[in-house]
Amino acid sequence: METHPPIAASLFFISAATATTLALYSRKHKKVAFFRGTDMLHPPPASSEEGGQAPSGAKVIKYKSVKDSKLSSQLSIKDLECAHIHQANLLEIPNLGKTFKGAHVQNLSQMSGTTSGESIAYNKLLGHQDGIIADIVRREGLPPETKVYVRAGPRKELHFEPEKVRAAIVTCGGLCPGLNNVIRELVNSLFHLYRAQSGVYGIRGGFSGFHDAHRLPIMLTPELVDQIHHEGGTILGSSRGGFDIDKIIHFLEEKQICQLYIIGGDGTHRGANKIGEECLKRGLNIAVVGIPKTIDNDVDLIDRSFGFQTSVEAAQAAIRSAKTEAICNLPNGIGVVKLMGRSAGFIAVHATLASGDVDLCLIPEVPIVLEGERGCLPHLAQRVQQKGHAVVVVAEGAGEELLGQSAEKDASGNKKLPAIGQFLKEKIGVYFKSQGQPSTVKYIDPSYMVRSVPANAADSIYCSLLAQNAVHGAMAGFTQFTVGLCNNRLVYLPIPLVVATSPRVMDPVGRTWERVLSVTRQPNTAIQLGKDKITSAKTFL
Ligand SMILES: Nc1ncnc2c1ncn2[C@@H]1O[C@H](COP(=O)(O)OP(=O)(O)O)[C@@H](O)[C@H]1O
Ligand SMILES: O=P(O)(O)OC[C@H]1O[C@](O)(COP(=O)(O)O)[C@@H](O)[C@@H]1O
Repeated sequence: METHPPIAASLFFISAATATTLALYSRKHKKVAFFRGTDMLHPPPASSEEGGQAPSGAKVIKYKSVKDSKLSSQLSIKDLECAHIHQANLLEIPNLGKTFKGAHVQNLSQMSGTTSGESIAYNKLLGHQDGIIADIVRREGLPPETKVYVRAGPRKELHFEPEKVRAAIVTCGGLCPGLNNVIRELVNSLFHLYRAQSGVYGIRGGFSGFHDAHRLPIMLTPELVDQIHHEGGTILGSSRGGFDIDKIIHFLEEKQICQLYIIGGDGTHRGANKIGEECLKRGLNIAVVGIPKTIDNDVDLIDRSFGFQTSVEAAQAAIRSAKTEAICNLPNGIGVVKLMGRSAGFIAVHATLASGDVDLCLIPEVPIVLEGERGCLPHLAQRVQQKGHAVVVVAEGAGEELLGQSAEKDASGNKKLPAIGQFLKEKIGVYFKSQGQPSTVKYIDPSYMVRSVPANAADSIYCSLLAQNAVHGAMAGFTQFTVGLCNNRLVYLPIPLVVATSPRVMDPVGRTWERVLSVTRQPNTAIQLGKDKITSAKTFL
């Protein structure tokens, strides 16, 4: 594998104080777009007066440098020493070009720039020196080095000859809003951005679709996928279990697939990793690409997984209903909502923070204490006394310390979870009775309703970006990578790195949980955790 020298710190380093000040300045005065968001223009370095080299015929946009602004004299700027980065280590993505003879074709966008359909140059092609700094938080005492992720996007040269590309797409694990958006954009990118013409196989029903004679693949075309993003679920179907490496490789070889797109969560990525390794071991020139999917948001390293925000939004309806039931069912109405989240409480926490109506939030990362000084039941009684009603949100994986671990597993090996929602409902009723108080507890389990809906606008855009960049990466010959937002930029991450620390969990002694406590005013039971558990939970962040 080719190694690059550590990327010069100067390329990436900007004093945090300066960056913040300049960003505030630019937002206020709308003159200089300092940050380069996914939808923002990218100015040249501050020393330059004008935009960089524009493709011929393109309009040259002039940027005004902040340094030249009269206002700069009014800004207080200081060098933040602890933000100096002396070494930036790029996490490289394996490239098939190192092992196999590539096509070395120039990468032109096949989006028609004209009615005659001629190809056009990309506005920006990415190279060896394009990275995104991983560790953007700087404070005293941190090492002066950082990981750098490979920035996602089109490369100058293609490893595969586009018209010969034969691809396959598979969706695995539980449903997630946006699956159809990703499938649609993968197909459109292959057909329209690259004019891949040798067929895109849609594998049906997850990994087992590679070898199930009763579920043959379908051929995906832009026409077929045109409207699918308006529906939840996946047109390909999904499943748990069914991973058989030999049969998968046999399919890939038999159908001469050279790009495999695998959409799924941490379990799926473990499978993708094995497929990628096996392809290399067997000398197969196949790009294996992951696209992280899970409403649980527990795939590590990325800012968020697609579908997560839609699910949090869908959960709001359940919380609102719980509140209405609690308010209207007198006396002492309590609404309990159980949300998904097998090992991480991200959905429950974000739904709680978004709602503002929740009085108690329970997640797997923080132990449930029923009674006593830090008990959730006395807390609920107090809230009911104050407001006349209360709302509880509980993540499905919470309370293992009370209910015990189930030995039962699903086909993928995920443990089945005990019925925490019903358990809580009963305990609340019994507790109020023991206090000589009546109560009406209404239990809502929106369950699959939060994950079977179509993606919202934000997730739809995210899905498109993920899919397009997955295709750009595969076409350039990258393999065994997954694509995601890191620090709000799209990057390619080595799959082994992602699966090493996934599923991630919430930090029980972090600021997000602190925000939950401030909203619900519930007692903090995170302090019940032993020091070891807190430390290990922190390492996931
Ligand atoms: N360690 C693993 N190796 C190979 N395949 C795996 C592994 N873990 C899970 N899988 C497969 O990945 C698919 C999805 O996994 P699952 O855990 O159900 O969902 P998710 O990918 O969303 O976490 C299943 O078909 C399962 O068999
Ligand atoms: O009942 P199912 O389909 O197995 O799914 C339940 C699980 O799926 C999820 O929604 C997502 O899990 P995955 O990301 O592993 O697919 C979990 O929150 C939940 O525990």
